[in-house]
Amino acid sequence: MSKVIKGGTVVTADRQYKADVLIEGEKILEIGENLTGDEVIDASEAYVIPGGIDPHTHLEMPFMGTTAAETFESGTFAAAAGGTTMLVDFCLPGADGSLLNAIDDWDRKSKDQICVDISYHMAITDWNERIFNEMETVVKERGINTFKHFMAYKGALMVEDDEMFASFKRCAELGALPLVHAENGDIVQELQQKYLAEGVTGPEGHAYSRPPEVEGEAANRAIMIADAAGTPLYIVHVSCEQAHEAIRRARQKGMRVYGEPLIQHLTLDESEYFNKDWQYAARRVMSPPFRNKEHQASLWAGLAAGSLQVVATDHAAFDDQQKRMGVGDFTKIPNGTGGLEERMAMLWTQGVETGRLTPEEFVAATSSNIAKILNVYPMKGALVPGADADVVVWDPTIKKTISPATQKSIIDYNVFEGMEVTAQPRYTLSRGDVVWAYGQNSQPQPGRGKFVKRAPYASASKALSKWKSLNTPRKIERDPMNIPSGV
Ligand SMILES: NC(=O)NCCC(=O)O
Ligand SMILES: [Zn+2]
Ligand SMILES: [Zn+2]
Repeated sequence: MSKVIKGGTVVTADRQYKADVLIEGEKILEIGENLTGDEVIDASEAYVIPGGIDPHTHLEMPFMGTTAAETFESGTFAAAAGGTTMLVDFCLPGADGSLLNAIDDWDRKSKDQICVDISYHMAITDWNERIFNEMETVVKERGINTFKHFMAYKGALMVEDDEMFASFKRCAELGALPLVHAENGDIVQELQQKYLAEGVTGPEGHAYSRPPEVEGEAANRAIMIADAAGTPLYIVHVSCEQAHEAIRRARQKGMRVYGEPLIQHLTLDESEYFNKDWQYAARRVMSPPFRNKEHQASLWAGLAAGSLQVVATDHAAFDDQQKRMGVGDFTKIPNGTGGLEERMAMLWTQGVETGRLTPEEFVAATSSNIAKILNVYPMKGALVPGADADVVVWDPTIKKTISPATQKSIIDYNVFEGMEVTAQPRYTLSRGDVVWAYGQNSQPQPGRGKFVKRAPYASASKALSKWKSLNTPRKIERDPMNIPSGV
């Protein structure tokens, strides 16, 4: 049974052109003019783009004394409703510290629930021989080629510089890519105590205690450690000019450093934390916090210039009740906001509709670039024969006001509530199945999503280690006759 997406304009990261897309089973069979198939999907007046990939989610994550309320089912259905067909969730080791047990745990939670495809990043939250050994199995057998390091959340997830250096070196050996949450956790903790002592207990204290300098310092430090360890680096949720500047500088020096701004940081600013309504402000507490307009301008410029590559969400959705754990002490408000369902529409509306991004740059930032970084391109993130038929018919004529009443996320609010978006997925296809049709009462299809294994990186790691070994500092051989005798 074939499907043909007819009459649309295909947009890839490189170009746009009029063509039909023929799908056979789970794969794209052909792209061209006047194609026919058993079933026709109408794409007239619309764009046809690769399904979005959100590389940063925390579904059902145990964190800060609670568990993120968004489930694998509701989260992956919300993703499909927003045009995202693959997400990458962060797998956190539990009390026993085992990476392999953590993967089993995440599989148990996700397997029968997911409506679209997923993959995992593995978090390194400690350092010991067992972790060193398990990392090899994680990469070679479990198909996870990315390891996340938190430089913040002291006393919980944070790792020290020497642990990060050891883990980065291990990543280099295994052909894996290290990721960092870049914030100086020691200074954050000091600043949190300072503001609490001064009586600043509300959500604004969260923003005051995590200034851009704290992020910029950590980004620079992580880049230095990655360089010393001989590995590329991916910095998650880049929120400010200081961190962006560190990435730009590193890339100018020839380093492979990637930066991921979030749709929240691009479109919401720090004034949200000054709202008189505690609950309103607490809903927006996430790390790093939202910044001012100058930082937002820097992030938008980075996406256009190519110094930042990916737009994600860091979807970590806690409900109102959970946020109230921090009444009287902002350090206890569970950190995280949602955005899985809104990422593509918000980026289109505030990026493409304003001329800050081209449609091609939109595709690059929402799927193609991250597919390459994750080493799943062109199976994902591309519209070419042989690729997975993760395809979105993107309709730039559907206007919608974002509201919790109509969202698929199970959270009781939405940080983008009241904002208008000017495009929506008319259809979302995941490996050839229609998983979302706008206005047609689509229902979640839990269990149809698959786990996507990702092979270790061959070329970037090989090129970097070759370059490093050619340029490594070496002992200078000297004629013993030219060495004076010691005293
Ligand atoms: N970002 C955030 O506030 N919560 C999720 C955990 C993380 O990514 O730091
Ligand atoms: Zn983080
Ligand atoms: Zn995160």
